[in-house]
Parts: sequence; structure tokens; C-alpha cells
Amino acid sequence: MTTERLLRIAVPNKGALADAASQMLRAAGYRQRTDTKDLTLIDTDHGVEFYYLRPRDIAIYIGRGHLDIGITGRDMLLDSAADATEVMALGFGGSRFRFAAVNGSSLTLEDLRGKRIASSYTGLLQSYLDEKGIEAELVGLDGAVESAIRLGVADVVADVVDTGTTLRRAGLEMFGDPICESEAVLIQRNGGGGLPPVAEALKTRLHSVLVAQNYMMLDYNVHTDDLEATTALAPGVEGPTVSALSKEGWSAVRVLVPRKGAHMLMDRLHDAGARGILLTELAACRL
Ligand SMILES: Nc1ncnc2c1ncn2[C@@H]1O[C@H](COP(=O)(O)OP(=O)(O)OP(=O)(O)O)[C@@H](O)[C@H]1O
Ligand SMILES: O=P(O)(O)OC[C@H]1O[C@H](OP(=O)(O)OP(=O)(O)O)[C@H](O)[C@@H]1O
Ligand SMILES: [Mg+2]
Repeated sequence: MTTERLLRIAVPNKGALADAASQMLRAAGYRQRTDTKDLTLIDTDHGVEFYYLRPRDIAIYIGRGHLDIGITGRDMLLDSAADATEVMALGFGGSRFRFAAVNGSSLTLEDLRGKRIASSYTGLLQSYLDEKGIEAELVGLDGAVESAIRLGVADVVADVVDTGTTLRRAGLEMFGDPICESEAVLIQRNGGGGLPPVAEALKTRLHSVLVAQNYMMLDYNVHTDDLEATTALAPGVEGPTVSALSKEGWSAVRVLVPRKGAHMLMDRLHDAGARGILLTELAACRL
């Protein structure tokens, strides 16, 4: 009998992605560590082993073939230039990578020529500048990049922006187009061969969590005369489930609807004759 090896999965151990990554894996049915000092966790039921690592290092481990699959930020994957590729966007940890300078400087991309630009993402930054044909001096810093201008080490910064609070507090303004639109992504080695079969189960389960987050279940009752109109408004994925109600001439309808616009849809269904409309959360979902 052959025993399949465990699938080695990298998960951010700290920072902006760590909690949400573990939560998503839990929602997909996997065990997750309960003590943040644990470096690994084996889930034998699912044939997987989790390694909790710095998000910046995850693409390196995967690109060099020491781990199979993992969660990191798209910006970090691109910055690393590792031999790894994005498999699935995971819908959390959204941020933009932007240029910023002192308030009122009103710089443009062209003004970057010959400037000193501080960043923790010099790989990503250099590729962008090369693509735009701009030569500048890059100053690599580990973090808290927003202070680099005030401290005189750089003229401009390129950094991760979420709410923009950190930039505002540092008296900086963004300029130019976003260098990268990032979010948490599932990554694997380029080529992707040789993974244990449970890798496919992981992708399916994560996808099912995304669907469950993006869709809701809608139930309503409707008179048969209005059924065509209401099902046209909410056709579902493969068509709604329609069952007979004990009340003569009425049907019960159950249908999956996108979360976005669900309340607007309830109003329109009501106008079209639907009654007793219920909107409920999905815990998980396989389409
Ligand atoms: N405030 C934020 N909101 C959303 N995403 C963020 C935020 N800060 C960072 N990220 C994203 O999370 C990922 C990991 O960044 P994070 O800040 O956790 O790592 P780090 O800077 O290496 O570590 P740390 O900040 O803990 O020293 C990156 O893809 C980044 O774009
Ligand atoms: O737009 P905001 O909502 O303010 O978020 C952006 C800030 O969050 C991150 O900082 P982090 O706490 O990760 O520190 P670091 O810069 O040292 O990595 C990022 O580097 C920005 O500084
Ligand atoms: Mg950070």
C-alpha cells in the first residue's frame, strides 16, 4: 500500500493576512493552530500540514519547491520574483501599492527620474520603473517606510496603502497610478506538477468558501401566475428549486443570489408578487 505524502501549505504567521488566512482555512474545514507560537500543524484527516511563516518568505519556499502551496499577498509574490504563480485570489487583505510624496508636491511619474525612492518592495518597484523607462535610486527599507522622507533618506516612497491613514498621518499624498492592486492569493510553484491529490481538494474548498461569502440563499413564496416574472429576476446558477406549497396555486422558490444587490433584488421580487422572502447566509457551498 502506498501512503500519499502530506500536502505542505504555507500560511502567514503574523501581520495583515494572518488571522483572515487562518479563518478562511477553518471555514474550509481544516484544523488551524490555536497557539500563535506553534510553527506547524498537521491535519491528518485532510492529508495536509500547515507551516506558519512570514508572508514575505512564503513565495521563496514555494518557488524553491520546499513547500507546495501557500497564502501570501500578490504584491509580495511579485516582489520576490520567485518561481511561483497565483492560483486563486482569496478576497481579503486588499491593498494598493502607491507612490507618495510630501503633501502639496503634486508630483507625476515623470518627476521620479533621478529621485531617491524608499520602499520595502524594491523588486516590484524596480520592475515597474523598468517597464516605464524611469531611472531612479531605490532605498530598500524593512518597514515604516512613511518616515523615510521626513528623515531625509528618500524624496519619495512607494508603499502599501489600505485606508490611507498612515500616509495622511505622515503628511504624505499619493501620486501616479497604483503600481499594484494586491490582495491575499493562493500560490504554487510554476508548472504546478507533482502535488498530492489533496491540493485539488484544498482549491475546491477555498473556492467554496469564496462562493459562500459572495452568494446568499433566498427563499420566497409566489403565486404561480407570477412565478415566471420572479424567476426571471433571480434565475440562480442552474435554475431555482420550485416546489408546490400546500396553499392552492402557490409555489415555494429557493434560489442562490449574489450577495451584492441582494436587498435591492428582494424589493424587486416583492413588487413582482413574491411574499415571505427570506435571505440567509451560507456556511459553505459547492457549485
Ligand atoms: N493595512 C493593510 N491592509 C491590507 N493589507 C495589508 C495592509 N498592510 C499590509 N497588507 C498586505 O498584507 C500582506 C502582508 O503584509 P504585512 O504588513 O502583514 O507584512 P510585513 O510588512 O512583512 O510584516 P509586518 O508589517 O508585520 O512587519 C501584503 O500583501 C500587504 O500588501
Ligand atoms: O493605509 P493604511 O490603512 O494606513 O495601511 C497601510 C499601512 O499598513 C502597513 O503597515 P504595517 O503595519 O504592516 O507596518 P510596516 O509598514 O512596517 O510593514 C503598510 O506598510 C502601511 O504602512
Ligand atoms: Mg507590513
